Amino acid sequence: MATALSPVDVAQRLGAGLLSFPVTPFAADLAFDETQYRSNLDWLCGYDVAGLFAAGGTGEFFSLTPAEVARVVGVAVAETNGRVPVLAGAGYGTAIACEMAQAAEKAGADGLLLLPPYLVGSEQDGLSAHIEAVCRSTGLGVIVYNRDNAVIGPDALARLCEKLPNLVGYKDGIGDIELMTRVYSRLGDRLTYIGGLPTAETFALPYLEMGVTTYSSAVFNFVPGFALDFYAAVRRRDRAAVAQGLRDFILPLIEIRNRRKGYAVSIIKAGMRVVGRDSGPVRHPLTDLTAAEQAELAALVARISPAQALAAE
Ligand SMILES: O=C([O-])C(=O)C[C@H](O)[C@@H](O)C(=O)[O-]
Repeated sequence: MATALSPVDVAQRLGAGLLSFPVTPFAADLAFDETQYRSNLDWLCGYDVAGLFAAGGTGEFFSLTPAEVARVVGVAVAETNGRVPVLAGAGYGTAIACEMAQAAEKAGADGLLLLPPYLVGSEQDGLSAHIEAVCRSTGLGVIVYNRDNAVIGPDALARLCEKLPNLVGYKDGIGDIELMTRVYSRLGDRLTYIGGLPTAETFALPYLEMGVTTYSSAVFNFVPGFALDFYAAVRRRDRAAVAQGLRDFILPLIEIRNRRKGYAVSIIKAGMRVVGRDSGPVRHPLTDLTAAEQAELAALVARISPAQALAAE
């Protein structure tokens, strides 16, 4: 977007709307398909979202090289052209994450999503030092993604927030209600909170009650109208509409997603094929849905009707 928005402005803006996590399209030979990516982003920019996270988890960050991440982010900045703030994935070890942060800043991103360090578990002081180094390497706002091997607790997070003004967000992919409650009680409005469990719609309404005002919607990739209607229902605390969206679409989708490891991402790429936006296969070690599973997904999408799936433009 390359605006003069401060890290805090970006974070506040993110907290006030739904967040898009676009898939990264690949050609049959698994090379990045820039043309399809641009087309997808241009289409999604017609919908009202608060931020677009290029090369996030759904964007197969883990299978991209650092050079590819920089390219994907640069393309996202160019294609969105100020229509929506662009946040970039960064991660792996501290040195690589700092390089990625700097590359994203150079590419014109508006902020960063710091994914967990590669593979190792860590104690709070080590994880804090990692987060601090990344924050200090960039002027961009940083959202820390708590997930798997990287869980920063309220005490360490509070210490980091005191010294790092550009630590602006906390994305939760853990689903520990006590932890989330402790973090929000401790830090309140100091941070923007993002729900980031797989298929985040599932948890959106209860999370709202814990101070988590937004979430990363992977299904927004292929049913953007449904995703925005669902988000609006969550924000107005319309329990009946949320329950219907869960019953009609999200919970049956999760049933397919749960069949094989890695399907949280694969099912989104299958969804792209269903709506005529084929964004290619997933990269290994992920595997694509079978033809039969994709047909099940297509039936689900048909059930919420094209109007409901794609409306709200
Ligand atoms: O980095 C990411 O792609 C995610 O945060 C994961 C998804 O967007 C997740 O929230 C989901 O599946 O809805």
